[in-house]
Amino acid sequence: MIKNVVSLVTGGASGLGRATAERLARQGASVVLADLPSSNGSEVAKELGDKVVFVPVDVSSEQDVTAAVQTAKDKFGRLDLTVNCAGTATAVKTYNFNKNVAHRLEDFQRVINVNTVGTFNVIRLSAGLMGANTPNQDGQRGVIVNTASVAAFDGQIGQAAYSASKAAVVGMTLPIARDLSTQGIRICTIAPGLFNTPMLAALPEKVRTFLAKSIPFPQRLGDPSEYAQLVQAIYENPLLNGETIRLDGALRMMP
Ligand SMILES: NC(=O)C1=CN([C@@H]2O[C@H](COP(=O)(O)OP(=O)(O)OC[C@H]3O[C@@H](n4cnc5c(N)ncnc54)[C@H](O)[C@@H]3O)[C@@H](O)[C@H]2O)C=CC1
Ligand SMILES: C[C@H](CCC(=O)O)[C@H]1CC[C@H]2[C@@H]3C(=O)C[C@@H]4C[C@H](O)CC[C@]4(C)[C@H]3CC[C@]12C
Repeated sequence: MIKNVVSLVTGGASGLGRATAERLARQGASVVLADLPSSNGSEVAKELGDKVVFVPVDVSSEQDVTAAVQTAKDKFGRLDLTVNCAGTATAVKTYNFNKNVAHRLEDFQRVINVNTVGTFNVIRLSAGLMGANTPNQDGQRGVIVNTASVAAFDGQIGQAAYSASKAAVVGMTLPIARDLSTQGIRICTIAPGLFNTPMLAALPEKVRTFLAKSIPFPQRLGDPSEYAQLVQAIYENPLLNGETIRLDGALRMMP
């Protein structure tokens, strides 16, 4: 069912987005791979074949995302699937009482701007092009998959900005499913636990091993291909809509 699908994957140059672009391309889908101009998206797109095209995009920019959606239309004629993986994180306490400094407002705003505003920006502009599709026999015109985090539910110390940004993605999922239902566009959110990606590689090996051991089963970091597998399952199951799915091996993060 993925063959011939036209997709847009944000954050496609790395980690979960890259694994998704890889899986889609391997099965014959066309992919607009959107990532920051500073990313290695261009090299990744070349590696994945001639049905993958890189567009330099900051997801929080209306102009950039409009260009990415337009590329899907110009190069591939339509848009069937959008996967929002672009994201950023910060680890800062609300107030550092040792140094007497408050969390910088700019840091909080930056994380919200990329993770929440950026995700919504991509959804709203993708929906416009998907709405022009000819519906399938079920009336479906397109599917959108977002990426939240288990931090939306079990945010840890230092994650006020990140958790708030991801909880907002969870919160927008149902109302958007309702908004877009008239056009037959479905939307779901995946809330990943701990995945072995460059974002997590920033942590020392000892910490990653410790984190992996805190997962009930399986006691290991998720492989990005397992995230991509769920994206495909969401695309292929017409009844999945308006829902957030935890993909975390039953992990509940401690404070
Ligand atoms: N790795 C993990 O364990 C978890 C990851 N997540 C979420 O999954 C998503 C993907 O994360 P990873 O693949 O692990 O991270 P990653 O750091 O490997 O990839 C993120 C990609 O997003 C891109 N990006 C960042 N800001 C952007 C912007 N403004 N516009 C366009 N692209 C931008 C980066 O250039 C990068 O290629 C993120 O939203 C992250 O918050 C959630 C829970 C756990
Ligand atoms: C290693 C990063 C800190 C580098 C720095 O000092 O700036 C971490 C900053 C944010 C972390 C992520 C985060 O808070 C969101 C997820 C929360 C989950 O509970 C764990 C995985 C996270 C992706 C986590 C990974 C480490 C950081 C990127």
